[in-house]
Amino acid sequence: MKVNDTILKINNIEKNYAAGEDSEKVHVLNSLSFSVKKGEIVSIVGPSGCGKSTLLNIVAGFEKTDGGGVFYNNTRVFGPNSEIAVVFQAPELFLWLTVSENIAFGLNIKKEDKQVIKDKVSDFIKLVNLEGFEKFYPNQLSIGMQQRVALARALILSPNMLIMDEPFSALDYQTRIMMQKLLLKLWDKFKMTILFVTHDVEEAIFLADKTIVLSKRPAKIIDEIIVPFERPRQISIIADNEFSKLKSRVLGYLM
Ligand SMILES: Nc1ncnc2c1ncn2[C@@H]1O[C@H](COP(=O)(O)OP(=O)(O)OP(=O)(O)O)[C@@H](O)[C@H]1O
Repeated sequence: MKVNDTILKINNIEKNYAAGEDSEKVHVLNSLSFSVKKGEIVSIVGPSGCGKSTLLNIVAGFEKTDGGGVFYNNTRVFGPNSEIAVVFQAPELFLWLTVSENIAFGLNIKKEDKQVIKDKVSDFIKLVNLEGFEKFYPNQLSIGMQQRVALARALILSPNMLIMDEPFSALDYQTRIMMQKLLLKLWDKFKMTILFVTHDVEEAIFLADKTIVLSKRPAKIIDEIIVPFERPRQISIIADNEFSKLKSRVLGYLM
């Protein structure tokens, strides 16, 4: 597959939920279509409850559609795929495992060679700046550090695609900026495709090549914005005039 080839195609997907016994169905996704290129970073914003997490869960293969389809590398998605990793808002680490053991988890399941695992874990600990914390347990770490463990645990398996559902929303402003910079550093190294949901419009634009704006439920796409800034990006671009215009454009839909 060439760089810039389409890796993900969302084709007219529909999703309804039964709100409860005998009650009417809730129409969540309304004929949603878009595509993501290999190595692209795509952000999704939209009003609370419009169906963003539902969309990510469908792409990750955790939920089924009621119409249309999701195609990953031209193959219909019917369930989870080991090439797609998911990072949630809460780091969801294994509380009884240390930082190193959490990061090694997937490689241990795959029964990789012990020395390979040790070396890879050591590399990833360095990449996410957690040297010195190898033997700590999750509850001895800040949420930002836990999220770095979650990122390392996901990326050590070399996924082609990373799906992130509001990954930094529980963090304070400074930590969030630090995590955004870390994510871009990791993307620069691995060039994985990233699809992420955020409520933070600045984050949506700063990180992404393309920002998709969803309407209120049932969600349909109301804008697809190509973010023109070159990479590597510095956080100072948020003061740029062009950046402010894009931010106003997105906020205009959400306010
Ligand atoms: N498993 C489920 N069963 C029934 N309804 C559900 C289920 N999951 C989500 N919903 C409903 O679907 C709608 C969309 O939910 P979803 O979590 O996808 O929205 P969201 O855009 O991610 O919200 P937020 O921005 O607040 O996180 C909501 O009305 C929610 O109540």
